[in-house]
Amino acid sequence: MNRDYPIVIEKNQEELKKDAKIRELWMKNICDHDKHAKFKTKEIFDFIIVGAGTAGCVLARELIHGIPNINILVLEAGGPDVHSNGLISLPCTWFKAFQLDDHDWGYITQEQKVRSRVNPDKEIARNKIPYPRGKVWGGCSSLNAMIYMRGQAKEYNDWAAQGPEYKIWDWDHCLEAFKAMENNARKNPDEKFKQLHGFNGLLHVQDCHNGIYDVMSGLIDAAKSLGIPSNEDFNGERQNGVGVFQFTNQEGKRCSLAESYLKDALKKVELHSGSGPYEFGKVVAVDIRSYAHVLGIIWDEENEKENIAIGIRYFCNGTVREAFIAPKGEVILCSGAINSPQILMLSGIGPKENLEANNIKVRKELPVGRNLLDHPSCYFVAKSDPDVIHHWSSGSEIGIIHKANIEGKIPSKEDLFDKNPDFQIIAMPFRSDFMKGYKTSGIIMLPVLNVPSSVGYLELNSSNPFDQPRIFLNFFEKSDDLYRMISSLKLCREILKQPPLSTVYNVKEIGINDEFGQWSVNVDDISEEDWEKFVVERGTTTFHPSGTVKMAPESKDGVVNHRLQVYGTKNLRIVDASIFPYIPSGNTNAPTAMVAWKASRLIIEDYMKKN
Ligand SMILES: Cc1cc2nc3c(=O)[nH]c(=O)nc-3n(C[C@H](O)[C@H](O)[C@H](O)COP(=O)(O)OP(=O)(O)OC[C@H]3O[C@@H](n4cnc5c(N)ncnc54)[C@H](O)[C@@H]3O)c2cc1C
Repeated sequence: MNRDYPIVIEKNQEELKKDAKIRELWMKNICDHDKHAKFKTKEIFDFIIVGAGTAGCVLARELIHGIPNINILVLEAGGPDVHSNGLISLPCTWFKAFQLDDHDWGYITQEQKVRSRVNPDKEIARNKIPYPRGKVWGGCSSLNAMIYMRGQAKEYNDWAAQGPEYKIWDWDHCLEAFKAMENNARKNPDEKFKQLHGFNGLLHVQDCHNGIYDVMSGLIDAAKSLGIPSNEDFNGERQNGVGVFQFTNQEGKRCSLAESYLKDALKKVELHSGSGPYEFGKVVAVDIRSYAHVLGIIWDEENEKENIAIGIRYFCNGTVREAFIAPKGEVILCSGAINSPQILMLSGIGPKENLEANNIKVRKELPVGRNLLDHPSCYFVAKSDPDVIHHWSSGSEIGIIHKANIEGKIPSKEDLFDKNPDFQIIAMPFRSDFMKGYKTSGIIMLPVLNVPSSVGYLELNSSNPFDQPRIFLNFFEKSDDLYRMISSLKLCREILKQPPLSTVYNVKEIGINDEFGQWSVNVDDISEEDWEKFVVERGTTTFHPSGTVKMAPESKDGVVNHRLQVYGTKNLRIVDASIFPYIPSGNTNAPTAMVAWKASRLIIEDYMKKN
């Protein structure tokens, strides 16, 4: 059956006018209501967490269970994760989940130009690309591809090498956190696996629930025939090799951080009665407010020079509201790598030039929004014939992790055995009718540059908190990134030509569909110049933005210190993927959750000291 129905239906002028009229009536009602409301309650919480994404969910749960008698306000711009027709909870529909308009911030990156190495006089243009970010309970963990990966020990040791006080971020400390959070369902794990994994945490991790497709087993055999070693655990002692991913799934369903940590946090509710006859009691609980868009930080204006955060201003149900922190409390931004820097800049913390250009008073000049790190990727499809893909499994099934060649050649045997790989190839079966515009079934090969050297940035476009910041990814700006990507794509092409893919599954044409669904580029025999064009034009994101509020000494372009406190401010921390000083060489959900788990210990320690 041909299910070629339109995904987007354009509203006509008449409908838009009707919408505007209804909005007007709603606004009028709210304004009238506000005019008559003489009183407002001053809401006070011990902690205010901005964002119920990966980090916010973990932090809320760990704090409410870690400190007695506190209350926490979580402000989330999106809604609960249940209004998605099952698309969030089913792993096989993740490709649809991140295209749910209601649950996505809808960011678009800026255009860019990359200089050719073959022809240095020439620049290749990169178009704007969509940059999805979760706007829902669980944040991106509710929309992601669920691959469970932590990166390599070396990267965390680099975080720790920034100074003696950064030791708390070395691999041994981070591993302790990863294990504490993890509940791994691997059947019959060996001793090594047991040493490196956790089995009692809240974050469920499992092997592919329904096994993998035969054609994907064929892919593993083809990779091995080229000398790529096998790997049973990408979070084991070595990361390189070919194998099947583990996923943040519980019995075949998505295990987001909302599902695991936030929902556990919401279970804790205690009522402490007040001491005086007319005093209210204190509710000890996590109060999560959905559709609450944070506008900025409220500062203590009486001590202007000290930059003391005392609360948050947010927009909810048509009105601007305020919430404040108790004397020992803190404001914690967990709004992700795009929005945490945006909120900081809107509140006067950021690069002077960009803030002044947008008429924002500079409270503290810091390189907020710089150091935008991500894992660039690029993909092609191998047509398989006969059609061996009948339904969808978990999506991204197979990983091939290797070191790429800096000159763009197919990696050598030594590269494939190198213990410091820099590429992750994600391979998945693909069925034509799953995505609009695709008319090919087969295998998608998506090489991901795990250790990029190009760095991007973001800046405010205006002082309007509902406006998108301008995002410059700078992918492939450094030519070694471009050529390592070409090297990995060539390796993919080589693997696809091996038996049993070439024989049993008849994999032949390798290329891509154009925007109209027609088979366009065939990458079988293309020049270096065409490879450059292919990668720059088709290159995309793996959805791992991070680093924009860098944890580093202030003299080394840091925005937060080793305890994640913003330099030159009080009562303010950032806890999410934006604090990564260097991006881990793997998917970023587990590392972000780990950062939040460790941050909770630091916050608890500081809170107790204030006694
Ligand atoms: C499509 C996709 C696929 C991915 N695949 C994988 C994968 O397979 N494996 C993996 O490990 N990682 C994957 N990732 C990346 C991973 O999920 C993220 O790195 C991680 O979830 C980031 O967590 P965070 O807490 O930093 O931010 P987020 O999870 O984005 O949380 C930020 C939260 O803050 C809220 N917020 C932001 N601004 C405001 C505001 N002004 N007011 C109120 N609330 C606000 C947001 O709505 C959001 O809920 C993927 C991501 C995407 C988008």
